[in-house]
Amino acid sequence: MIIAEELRKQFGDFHAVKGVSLEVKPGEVLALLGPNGAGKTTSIRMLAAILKPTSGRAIVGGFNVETHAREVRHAVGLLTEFPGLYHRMKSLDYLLFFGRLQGMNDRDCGNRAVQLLQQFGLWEAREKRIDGYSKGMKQKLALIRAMIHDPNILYLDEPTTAMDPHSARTVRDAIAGLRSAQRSIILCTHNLNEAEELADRIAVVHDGGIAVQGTIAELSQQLMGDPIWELRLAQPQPELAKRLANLLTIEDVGADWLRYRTTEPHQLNPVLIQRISGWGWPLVSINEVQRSLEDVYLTIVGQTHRERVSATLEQPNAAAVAEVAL
Ligand SMILES: Nc1ncnc2c1ncn2[C@@H]1O[C@H](COP(=O)(O)OP(=O)(O)OP(=O)(O)O)[C@@H](O)[C@H]1O
Repeated sequence: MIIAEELRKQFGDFHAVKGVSLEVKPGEVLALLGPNGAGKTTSIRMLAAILKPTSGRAIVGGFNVETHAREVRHAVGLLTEFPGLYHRMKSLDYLLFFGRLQGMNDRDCGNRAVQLLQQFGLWEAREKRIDGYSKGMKQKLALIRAMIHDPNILYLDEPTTAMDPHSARTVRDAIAGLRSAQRSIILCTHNLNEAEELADRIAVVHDGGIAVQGTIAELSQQLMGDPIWELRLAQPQPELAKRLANLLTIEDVGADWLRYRTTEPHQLNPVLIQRISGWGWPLVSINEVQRSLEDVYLTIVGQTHRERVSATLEQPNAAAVAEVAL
């Protein structure tokens, strides 16, 4: 379990993280999304007890990140964007080294290393030195390192960026498996399809804070209004909108289609179908218009960007005022 309350981090005068609060339960994947420099990695580093928060509190695996940093580091598996790999080593020696640091005995660690190297397709490369690995192979080895001690909590920063589609699938399946095994997982990614596939909840980090947090359905409803449905007829019907105006909140209409909003499709759609059939209009389909995580994300980031721009315009700085005065 991961709990963060109002975590903040300042580097000198710069506020990198400005009050992050979140909770991730066992068996849950939280995806942290957000533009470059938003504060995702800094938040993760505080939650992994490798960076001290300036203020706020975090409890990870039952331990406070400030007072029990060692226990937190043991409870956590961390995959960072730039993992420190010991390039002269071979993978098994490397994993044994990290297993020992986590207090594992060599036999258990060796067995687990073999199993993970096989699972991620690195077994054949076990005799190669790490500096002979490709980027994707190095990323897989770094992920295995994060998983070697079978931690209850995993922080995965961009876990599939360098990977070919087959390897990325193996990693996503592994993350889904960890979720089923009741691990708590924070996934930082710019790959929205990946977040959509794996995450139970999404938190969008923007300008050091969490702009919004929730399931994709909740965020979609909150930011983009009630779900939109679309009906399609077999032929154009000029009276389509007029005849249905008293039944539906119409969003948009064409010659043979119409879009409307409803939160109660179970009640509304049967009535709609009955009416249309009663008029003898052949109906092709009624479907909910799918809103992707990309739509939701761009709405959030676009909104916060517009808010920042308008705040700047409302409070022009001295130089801008001087320029206008000239
Ligand atoms: N050690 C540091 N000293 C000073 N500034 C830092 C330090 N670490 C991070 N920052 C700054 O904090 C901000 C947040 O960085 P962070 O790495 O958390 O962003 P991010 O959301 O993970 O970005 P990305 O998506 O590019 O990985 C950035 O402006 C970065 O330059």
